[in-house]
Amino acid sequence: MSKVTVVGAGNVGATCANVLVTRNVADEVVLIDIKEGLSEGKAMDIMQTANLLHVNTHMTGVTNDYEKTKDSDIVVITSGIPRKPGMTREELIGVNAGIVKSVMENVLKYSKNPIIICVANPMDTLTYLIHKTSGLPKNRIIGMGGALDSSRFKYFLSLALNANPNEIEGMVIGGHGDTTMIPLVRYAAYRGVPATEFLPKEQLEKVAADTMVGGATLTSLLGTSAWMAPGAAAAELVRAVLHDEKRVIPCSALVEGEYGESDICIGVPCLLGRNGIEKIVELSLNEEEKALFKKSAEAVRKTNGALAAAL
Ligand SMILES: NC(=O)C1=CN([C@@H]2O[C@H](COP(=O)(O)OP(=O)(O)OC[C@H]3O[C@@H](n4cnc5c(N)ncnc54)[C@H](O)[C@@H]3O)[C@@H](O)[C@H]2O)C=CC1
Ligand SMILES: O=C([O-])CC(=O)C(=O)O
Repeated sequence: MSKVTVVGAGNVGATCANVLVTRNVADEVVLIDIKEGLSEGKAMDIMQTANLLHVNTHMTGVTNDYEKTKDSDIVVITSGIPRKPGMTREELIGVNAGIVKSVMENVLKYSKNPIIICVANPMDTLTYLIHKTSGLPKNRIIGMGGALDSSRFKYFLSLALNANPNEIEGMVIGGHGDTTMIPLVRYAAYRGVPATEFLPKEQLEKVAADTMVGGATLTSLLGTSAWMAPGAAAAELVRAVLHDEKRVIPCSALVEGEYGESDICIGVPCLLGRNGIEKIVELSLNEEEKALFKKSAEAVRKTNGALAAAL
């Protein structure tokens, strides 16, 4: 029996839970929030799709009762405020660091060795906070950013190529920030053929730029940050781990020398399986990509430096 807890029943948490349930990813899903009745309502609404969508997963919603999350295999942390138009993700640290820290304390009272997937922003820094405070081994702490950013990259590439996003390969590494993420244009491909064969440099640069501000663009359109693709991306990580898929997906991971960095969590390609991050895959980067990665790491490190004041 597999059990997944999703903390935060807002836009991203409820969407993630909905994908987990309606795609039968786990046997049991628990949705938990501090807002009285919210998780119960969302769980009831989702479970009322069960016979329409042929669902086998069982889902419950609870208000702040962590005992119900007991023995979770995976805990997805979406509790935290989202940004509003004009804000950066980094500005959320003051509120969200405290939320994530207290949520983790509650989670660990009832689940001894869960795999954590951190979604709340600023995600790389909050993933690092979990490393610093939880005592969990590094392979069990995963930050969700690159899965989403890569999906957006493939979407923008599909528009430029007038192609199906499912036939496109593409990966975004680095920090999950408007200026820190690194769409790896050189590695992008359509049906195995490098995208550079199909699109001129300027168009590829625009695809990369649109990807980087993908979250900000949606925030200004929606008035709050996105949730459909973020919820699906978090569920995708759950599936890769729970089903031991051994897929390489970029995630925020604690680096210890990989890509020339240490003591930060940052987006790198990760082999995901039942033990969480089973390996960090080191791609060979050219000088320009290495410089971008270094700059990205410096920015993430700077946000990490604001953690102490935020707690
Ligand atoms: N890493 C990524 O790629 C993405 C990250 N995000 C981040 O995810 C977070 C959630 O975004 P949304 O769902 O849109 O926000 P939301 O406001 O719709 O939902 C957040 C939920 O967290 C709950 N919450 C707050 N404190 C809590 C606590 N101590 N315990 C349990 N629940 C608590 C709130 O009651 C609310 O229901 C934000 O920080 C956002 O920036 C959003 C999209 C993508
Ligand atoms: O843009 C935001 O603040 C939420 C997020 O991380 C994303 O959608 O990429």
